[in-house]
Amino acid sequence: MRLTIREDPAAVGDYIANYISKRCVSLISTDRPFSAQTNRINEFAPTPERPFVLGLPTGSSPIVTYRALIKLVKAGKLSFKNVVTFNMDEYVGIPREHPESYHTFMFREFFSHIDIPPSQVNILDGTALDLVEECNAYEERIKKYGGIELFLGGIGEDGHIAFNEPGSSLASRTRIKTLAYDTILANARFFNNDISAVPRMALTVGVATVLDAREIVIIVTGLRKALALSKAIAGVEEGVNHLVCVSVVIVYPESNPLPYRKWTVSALQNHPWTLLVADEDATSELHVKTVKYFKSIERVQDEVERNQAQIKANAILLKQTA
Ligand SMILES: N[C@@H]1[C@@H](O)[C@H](O)[C@@H](COP(=O)(O)O)O[C@@H]1O
Repeated sequence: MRLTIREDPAAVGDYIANYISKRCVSLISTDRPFSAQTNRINEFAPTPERPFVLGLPTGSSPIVTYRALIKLVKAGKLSFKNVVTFNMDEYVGIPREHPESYHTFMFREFFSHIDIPPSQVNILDGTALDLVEECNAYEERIKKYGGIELFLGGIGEDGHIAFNEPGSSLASRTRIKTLAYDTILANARFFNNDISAVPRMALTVGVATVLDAREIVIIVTGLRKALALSKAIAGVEEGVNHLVCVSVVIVYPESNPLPYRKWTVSALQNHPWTLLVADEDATSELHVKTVKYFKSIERVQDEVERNQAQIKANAILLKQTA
């Protein structure tokens, strides 16, 4: 698991947009950069028959990333024509047209501003007559495309990914989920702070659906995500704390059950290629030595890439003068 730290949410958004863009652009480029990581990316050549499959989140955290991606598309540096997207989740019971449905959110914040054909956008339908069938069909559709190449995600304050609340099965697949009361409280801000207006159920990809992606990139910004981030990378100190068997004390509704929580996000430690991109505020609960460790890794990685670029430039020069 890697952690990249940037100054603020805008810098996090720019970093992730460039990261994804590098992937998509390099996929259609004939140039093959030298670094192992970019080579891996380059080998994927998206076509209408073999599109790049991208998982996407909602929430306030990804908005800056979406804006940065839109800028790249408008500048002609990125195209979504050969990209197929799968959204993480959707509320149950509110129509697509509802201003706070994730369907509306995605078109308002992202899809309407880029060149993706709407037929390549997949979002769960929380009003489907048969919700179980809707979830099963979603999993099948993902499989049909050969799985998700890169899953971009956010996390909740309680460490949930998509709507996989604390205690969700690590083997879970797309399914109907009852929301934790904390999530209902957190999301009330999108419903004029009217807690009663927040849906109680959602359809969500499972933890295993996310872990199946070839690569996972998670946005973690703001002080309110600091505890969740510390639990996400607690493997450095504690291991996957999702598996710790403690009894969850539910003190309904407002008291704080934090010490008893299980942290779904820590399941990402089991994935071979996860990148967390956090802003400085979100690192507030980390040990100083942990922050220093991840920053040093990034410095070394930059150095390696600079050296590789130099080797490549030298090789080209040599070829030209030969
Ligand atoms: N289902 C979504 C999650 O996918 C998202 O990660 C979370 C965080 O939202 P925000 O980024 O607004 O903090 O909100 C919702 O609960």
